[in-house]
Amino acid sequence: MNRQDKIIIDKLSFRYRNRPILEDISLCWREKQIIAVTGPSGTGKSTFLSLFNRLWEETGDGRLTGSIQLNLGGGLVDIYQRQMPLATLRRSVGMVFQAPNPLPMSIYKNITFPLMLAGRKNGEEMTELVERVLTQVHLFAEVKDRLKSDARNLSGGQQQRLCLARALVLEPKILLLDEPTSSLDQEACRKLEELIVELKDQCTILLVSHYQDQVQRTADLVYELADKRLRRVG
Ligand SMILES: Nc1ncnc2c1ncn2[C@@H]1O[C@H](COP(=O)(O)OP(=O)(O)OP(=O)(O)O)[C@@H](O)[C@H]1O
Repeated sequence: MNRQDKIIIDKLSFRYRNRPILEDISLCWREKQIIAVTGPSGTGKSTFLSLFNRLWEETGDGRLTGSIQLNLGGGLVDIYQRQMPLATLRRSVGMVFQAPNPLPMSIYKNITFPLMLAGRKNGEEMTELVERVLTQVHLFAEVKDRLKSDARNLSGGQQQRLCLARALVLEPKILLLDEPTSSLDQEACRKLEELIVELKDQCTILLVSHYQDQVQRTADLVYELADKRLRRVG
């Protein structure tokens, strides 16, 4: 394995104020696999995910030591180095949350919005990309006649696939999935699981899930987060 094809976590510790959440975690993962994190509620699984796109910096009074190195296209970089632009990081590290969170705009614009933010404005290219990612998440056939309608009118499962498409349109290197199926019914849940497995050809997936059966069906590596440590359990 090439050193560039890895994710390297080195002596990572994290605390909110005086409360340690993660302690001295060192791991090295190959890219393009599904890595699941399970564990009891409140142990820090969502926090762990938020270290990869530095989302915790927006919300909490946290403190991190150690490093996370990712290959964002030009070789391994420490994402906490000072010169790392957050916008670059967040374009390469996509995220889908527990509850679907479509933007209050049309289905089409939900996909093009991140592209516009990234400075891509070519209309024809956009239309092709919209069709491509919606097809990839198996949603295009269901919505192709109403791309201009409000995304919030889609069903929960459709909204979650749309959110996944919105993350995928920027071709992320890493996808963070935080309990992505917990608000879905069984059928929508299985569809999304199949999709997650398909996506590992394209990017590395960090999946937080408390569904043991889901983790068994989808993940290549399984960790349990307990007592501030990640322990490999599968
Ligand atoms: N912004 C924050 N500021 C301070 N403490 C926080 C913040 N976010 C989370 N915490 C605390 O950190 C701990 C870990 O929370 P986190 O949400 O990461 O756990 P989790 O394992 O994902 O939980 P669950 O399975 O219930 O979603 C919790 O005790 C929580 O109260």
